[in-house]
Amino acid sequence: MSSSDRVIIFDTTLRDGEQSPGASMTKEEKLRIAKALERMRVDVIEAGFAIASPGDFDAVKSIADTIQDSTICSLARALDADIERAAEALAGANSGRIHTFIATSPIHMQHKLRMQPDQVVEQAVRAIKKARNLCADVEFSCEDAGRSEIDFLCRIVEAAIDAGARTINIPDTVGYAIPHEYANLISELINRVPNADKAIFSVHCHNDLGLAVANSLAAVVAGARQVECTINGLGERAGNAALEEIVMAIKTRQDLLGVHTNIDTPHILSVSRMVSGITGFPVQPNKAIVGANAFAHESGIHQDGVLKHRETYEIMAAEDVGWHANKMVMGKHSGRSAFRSRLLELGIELASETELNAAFARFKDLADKKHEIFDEDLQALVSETLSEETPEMYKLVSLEVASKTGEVPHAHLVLSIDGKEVAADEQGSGPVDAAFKAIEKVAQSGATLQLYSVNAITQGTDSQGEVTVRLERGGRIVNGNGADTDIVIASAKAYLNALNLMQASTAKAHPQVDGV
Ligand SMILES: CC(=O)SCCNC(=O)CCNC(=O)[C@H](O)C(C)(C)COP(=O)(O)OP(=O)(O)OC[C@H]1O[C@@H](n2cnc3c(N)ncnc32)[C@H](O)[C@@H]1OP(=O)(O)O
Ligand SMILES: CC(C)C(=O)C(=O)O
Ligand SMILES: [Mg+2]
Repeated sequence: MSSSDRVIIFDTTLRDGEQSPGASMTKEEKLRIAKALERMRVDVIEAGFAIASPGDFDAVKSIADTIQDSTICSLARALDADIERAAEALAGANSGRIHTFIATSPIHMQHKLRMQPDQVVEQAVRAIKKARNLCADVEFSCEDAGRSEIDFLCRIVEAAIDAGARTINIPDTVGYAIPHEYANLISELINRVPNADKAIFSVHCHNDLGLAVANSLAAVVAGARQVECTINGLGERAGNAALEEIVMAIKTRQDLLGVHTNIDTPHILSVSRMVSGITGFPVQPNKAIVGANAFAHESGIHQDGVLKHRETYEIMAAEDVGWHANKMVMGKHSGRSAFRSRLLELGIELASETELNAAFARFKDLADKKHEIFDEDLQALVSETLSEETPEMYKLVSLEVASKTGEVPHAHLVLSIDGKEVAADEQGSGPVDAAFKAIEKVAQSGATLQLYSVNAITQGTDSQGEVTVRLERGGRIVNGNGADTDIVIASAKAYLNALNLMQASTAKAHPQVDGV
């Protein structure tokens, strides 16, 4: 591909991104992000607005002094003081750019700048010439271009190029444009401005209508060759076009768009996480490319399809943007294919289809109670299935516990012992103690409790509790396990599992430790 097919990626996370209320970053944090952007091969990093504050000046300066491979840019109003401050901050840059701007829409010129259009053109030209005297690389933006009149835009863009701007940015500052309208604006400018071939046309879209990425891509089709964007779509109000979405759309739909970028895409996820961590702006799970669910599949039909041929439900490879692999989320919509495949990955091979079906049925029961089933849940669940081979003399029919501040906990339990149902009530120092006493009241095993341990198998309050109960009788020790989202039930299951193991081993006159 020729260089005219390359789209320059201009990242403004550190300038427009930082304009998100609450996203201010320290100099050190900005420098960390700039280094990550450089590693990802971002072409231009807008490091800040040097005149905004001494801190912003220092940040732009330290990034300009450090980064070697990306062009470092500072924003400046069309004012001498802003341009001088930007040039000062960029003095140490290997490749620096001054980005100067002035608003061109009637509403901004009249109400904000309080200037006539002729004055705006004159001020823009003056600023660009001043910037060109201090820096070879000058970008000019027509702020609020999306709401500007086309004839006036053509006039100011031509004057800006004549004055020495080599990048002309046409921002949709307030996110008002619709893709085909914005594409027409870009192609009309490229066709009508006589010296358009001396500049690269750039776009900078805001997401007020959720169209920032769509508008940017439409502009690329119309001939724009620089896209201004931010990591995670951070930015003023609803944000800017998300870098990761622009880059991956260009890469994935190269067949249609016919352009490419220089971005080393496997860095995308780590940079996204870094920006989210530093700003404290979380990434929503369903966010394209970098959201936790972007490459996750929970539905059985999708999981089955992906396991057979990844492209059935994936248009990009997870690894291409930095994920280790796609993720099969085990949950209530999952099917046997994904269940079997995940067990095999965990090194668990069930002996028969019957065992698999039994484990799968338990899995579906658990999935109805719990949003996501983790690997540890599966391991516990399968070990329950396997230990089902132990003949079960004692079975839990029901358990009810009452626990209230200032009252003694109470358990009402119904057990099936060799098929016969027996009920018992007991009190205890806690609900688990009451449940164990109720079990012993009917089982009368004579065993003593040697160990009781509870583990939350996974994180979250909806996690399964896995309980181990160790019982000893006549020198024989058994470990019973039970898992449930209710830890009192898990405890009773573990106690009964231990009793059943004890019973089975007594029957075989087995002298050793049984159980897991
Ligand atoms: C679309 C964008 O994202 S533009 C960038 C927005 N980012 C920021 O504003 C963040 C950094 N800004 C700041 O720190 C401050 O606003 C500063 C330091 C730049 C200026 O602060 P102040 O001098 O106190 O001015 P204040 O912010 O109140 O008003 C802006 C002034 O700049 C003028 N102005 C706005 N844009 C431009 C421009 N491109 N060129 C020249 N003047 C401009 C306004 O008309 C206004 O002038 P006035 O005070 O004579 O009415
Ligand atoms: C300064 C310019 C490029 C801007 O951020 C905008 O118009 O949104
Ligand atoms: Mg902006």
